[in-house]
Amino acid sequence: MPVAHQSNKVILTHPSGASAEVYLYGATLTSWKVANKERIFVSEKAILDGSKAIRGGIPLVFPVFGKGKAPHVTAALPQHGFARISLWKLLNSSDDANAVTAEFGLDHTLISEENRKLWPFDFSLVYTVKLAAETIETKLRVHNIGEKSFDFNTLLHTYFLIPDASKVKVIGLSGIDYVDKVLATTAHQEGDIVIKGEVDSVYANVKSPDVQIPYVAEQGGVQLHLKGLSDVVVWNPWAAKAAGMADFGNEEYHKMICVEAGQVAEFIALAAGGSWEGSQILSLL
Ligand SMILES: O=P(O)(O)OC[C@H]1O[C@H](O)[C@H](O)[C@@H](O)[C@@H]1O
Repeated sequence: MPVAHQSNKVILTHPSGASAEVYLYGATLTSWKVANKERIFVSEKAILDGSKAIRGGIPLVFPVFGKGKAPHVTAALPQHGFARISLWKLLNSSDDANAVTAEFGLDHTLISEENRKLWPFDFSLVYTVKLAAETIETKLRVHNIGEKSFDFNTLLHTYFLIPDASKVKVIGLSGIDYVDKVLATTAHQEGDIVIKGEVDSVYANVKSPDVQIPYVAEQGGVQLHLKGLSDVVVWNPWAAKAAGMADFGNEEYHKMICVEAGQVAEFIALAAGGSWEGSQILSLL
């Protein structure tokens, strides 16, 4: 079965041996295996029962990045919005000679009463996960099916499983101004990013659609290709922040880096009847 629907998750299997797993809770992709190796980090302490956003994988940030700010309508929403804490539906699945695809849906009728009150817009999200032999594409489509315009941020908050955070590089963001959320300043990126401690940086309007994460000390790495997305967030909580998170193992920060593609620097305004889409394609270096 290229796409197997279990009670709480969907497993995609490609004839090449590649596979992926997506929880209906948050439509959170929690595994992408290619060349017999897991590429996605999920904390050993992640809560997978649908009571909290999954710590790892690709949580979907929508319709606000972080905490919204008053007087914006998103101000009272939970951190990173409600998409990652809502139960999505499997809409359909298919496969052809190249890829195995599953489509997930969330709309205003499926979110909690509380979030519906906080964000009173009629919307429909379609999230497509397309697994090929050596790549995986995750695409979000946002439809405004109501009569009022709405603003949104979104982010494919990808946690990569890596050999050692202090040895990888993040390449492709040189020459871009960024917001350093750790130091609460803005700065200019010169050269490749190396991780030496806590990092939480928002790069707006990236110049190249490709961001590479080579493992440096060993062969290999991963690459993101952005389509219709212009911002990238780089995050590693490092030791102290990790210790403060109940759903993150104390030593796990060494093995992960979040490189997150989306639209977060500015809200996107989607007019009534309008649609928007953005995606990322992950591949190996
Ligand atoms: O703990 P969470 O709500 O999942 O957020 C995890 C992280 O997400 C993004 O990367 C933000 O830039 C960080 O500031 C935040 O800490």
